[in-house]
Amino acid sequence: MEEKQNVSERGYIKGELMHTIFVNEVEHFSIAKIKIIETNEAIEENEVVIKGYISTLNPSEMYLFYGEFQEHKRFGKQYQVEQYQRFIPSTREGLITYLSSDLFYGIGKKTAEKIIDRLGESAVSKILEDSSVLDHIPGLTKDRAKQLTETLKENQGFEHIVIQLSQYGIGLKMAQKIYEKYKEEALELLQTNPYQFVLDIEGFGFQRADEVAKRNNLAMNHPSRIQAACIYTLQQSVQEGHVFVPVTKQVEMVDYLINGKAFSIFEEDISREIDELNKKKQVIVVEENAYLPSLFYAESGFCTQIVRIMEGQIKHSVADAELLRIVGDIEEEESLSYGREQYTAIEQALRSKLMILTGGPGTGKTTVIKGILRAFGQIHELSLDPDDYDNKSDYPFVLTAPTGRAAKRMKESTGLPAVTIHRLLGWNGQESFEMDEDNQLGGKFLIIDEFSMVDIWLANQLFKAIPTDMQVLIVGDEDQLPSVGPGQVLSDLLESGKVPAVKLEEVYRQKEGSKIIQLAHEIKQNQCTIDSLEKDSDFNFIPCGEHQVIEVIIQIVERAFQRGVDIRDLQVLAPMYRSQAGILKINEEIQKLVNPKNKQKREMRTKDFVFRTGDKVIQLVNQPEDGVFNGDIGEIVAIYQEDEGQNQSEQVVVSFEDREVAYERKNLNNLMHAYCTSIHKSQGSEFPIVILPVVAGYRRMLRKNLLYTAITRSKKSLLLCGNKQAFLQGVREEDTNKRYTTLVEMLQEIVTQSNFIEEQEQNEKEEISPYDFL
Ligand SMILES: Nc1ncnc2c1ncn2[C@@H]1O[C@H](COP(=O)(O)OP(=O)(O)OP(=O)(O)O)[C@@H](O)[C@H]1O
Repeated sequence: MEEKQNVSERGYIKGELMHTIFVNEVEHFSIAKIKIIETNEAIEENEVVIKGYISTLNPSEMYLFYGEFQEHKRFGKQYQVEQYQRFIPSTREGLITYLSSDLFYGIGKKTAEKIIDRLGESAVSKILEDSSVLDHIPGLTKDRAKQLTETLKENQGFEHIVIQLSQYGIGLKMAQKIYEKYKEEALELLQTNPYQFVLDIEGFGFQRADEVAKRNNLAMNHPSRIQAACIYTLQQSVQEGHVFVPVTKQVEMVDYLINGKAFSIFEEDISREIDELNKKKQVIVVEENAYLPSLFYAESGFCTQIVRIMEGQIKHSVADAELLRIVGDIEEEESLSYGREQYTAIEQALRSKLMILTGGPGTGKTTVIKGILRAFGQIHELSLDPDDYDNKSDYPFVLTAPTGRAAKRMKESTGLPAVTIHRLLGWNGQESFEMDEDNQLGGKFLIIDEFSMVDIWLANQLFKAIPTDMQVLIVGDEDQLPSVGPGQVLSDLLESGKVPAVKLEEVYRQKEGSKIIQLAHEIKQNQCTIDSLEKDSDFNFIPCGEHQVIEVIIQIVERAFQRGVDIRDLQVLAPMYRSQAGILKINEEIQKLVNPKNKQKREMRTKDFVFRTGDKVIQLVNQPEDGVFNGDIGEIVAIYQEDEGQNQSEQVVVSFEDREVAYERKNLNNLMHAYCTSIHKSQGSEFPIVILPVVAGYRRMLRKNLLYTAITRSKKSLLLCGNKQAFLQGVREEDTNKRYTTLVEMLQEIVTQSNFIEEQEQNEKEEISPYDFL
């Protein structure tokens, strides 16, 4: 270990991170400013800008960078890093940092100091030789000592691999992932086929594999390289939301990715490798479209499930007159009169095995859902009250939504139980679900809200688990952003025209004087003008320059705060994380205002954030074992610092809607501050007050569906700030990046129109409906 750390004759800079200037996390490319501690390069300054394929650098650690200076036309002198590694210490200080790092659970700085005081600088080898040397170290319990020894032993193999991988510029985090997957075989694979990492290890980019392959003199036209490029380009397309890629386009993408000056790989070579992958079923090619297998099976499977459910019979169909009476009674009890399209929605939902209800905000989707539930209950003589059922599993109404907050809203608006789709399906946190075709859901009527957020994988999983005799209502707003995952299931179902659908267009809430809703509908109908941005009781657009926008946000938050607004009711939304007015910067500033540093408050620092008790935070990934999901917002209610001697590890405790979750330090990257969140993460949630900065710097993100989603998150008050022209330009910008999916064609090929749709079309032609008799 020591040898490898010695600084050789090669040009090097030993230094610490001052700040990161740019980072591409996928490709591990970074530009950063470094404080120089030691160097043999000709440089007089104490700091330098470095760039290269570098993983995230940790500010508390020292690194050795090998490379050479380059003169950049605009940015001047920069150090192009060819290779780098963490400087694993042999000094007392360095060893203390190492032993108290995240690698060793529960060892804090004080304990590490005591260990080194007792055992000296060869502490590690002494412990490995005989762990009893740790006995009687003050503050180190037996359990901790045992854990430390075990981790050191485990890390023997790991450390060796980390050092080898660092020769290729592979950072600790990535090395950890690689080690977990391949253990001792990692190095051999690295030398013989680094492209396997591209396929197996999330975030290991193709260029990085190329760098490794070049250094090991591997052939650039090797089939495993071309095949990895084929799968890699498909994976990249999936991240952009595509379900497949046309083979011709895939060949182009692969060609672009793999061809260099010194060698040429022909299109025929790429096509041949796609065929090979197809034979091995690692890629599925159907009609010149290339799919990753899981997506091909999800899309075709979902289509089959739709047909199965639509072909099921409705047990108890209701006569027109009976329906009119039932709906009339509900109207009387609710003191409202359903609009024509609302009535059609209720009627069709009750008569269809599967129906889609779509419409913008305030068009009465919730009102209609409530009407459908009550009417269904009456027709089938089923109580809506869960307490009337001895067994929970006998309850016939199943309400679900893709996010926790959307499910909660559903529960509040209907007064009935509602759960997330993941919980409904009994997701175990890996890839498997308890409910599937062999173990289907119980219940008679299923309502799925916020369906625009459901990707093709989840749609397939959910529909597999729906019994054929269950009636299903899909609810969603097609103008919102599509799902984060692949597919555009809601808009494809609508476009296919094969599933009965009712679109609500008349706005009811607007009648109560909501400018927010009016603006939403103007955006939807492409009628938004500068006049649409005039101030109103629930709306304002504060014009300001990009450099002032954070200041304006802070002023608004400060004023709201002074007026006693709860920070949980106020949400800043922005489209980008890293920019002058990006989410990270906004969060930092709001935290300073509403939850500043204070001796009374405990803190925990991570590489990116300072978490403090009282902070509003957002969960960034699904963590089903703890019942928290991507997008859930909570508050830090306690921070436990390491309390040596009492077996208390460092923990941050977050209180979410209905539970508290404790995060150990290693899981803290599942959280970030939530004073400002991304518009994408806000899907499915609503907030009383929304502040939305819109500046020219966000330009490449500003699209109609993004801005529409953002403004429809606000319920009572919407405050925009920034550049009105950038907003108007953005709402005119349709999202032209249409996703490649085959659902529409598949549905059109295999779904035969149900009698009901034909009947409905007939009715529409004659322009009569039962409602006309009311
Ligand atoms: N037919 C009606 N007559 C009178 N008021 C109605 C009618 N339909 C809906 N409303 C009222 O309009 C408002 C919006 O309705 P609702 O909440 O059902 O719409 P929504 O589409 O679910 O809206 P959002 O998506 O914004 O939650 C509510 O106050 C509701 O009571």
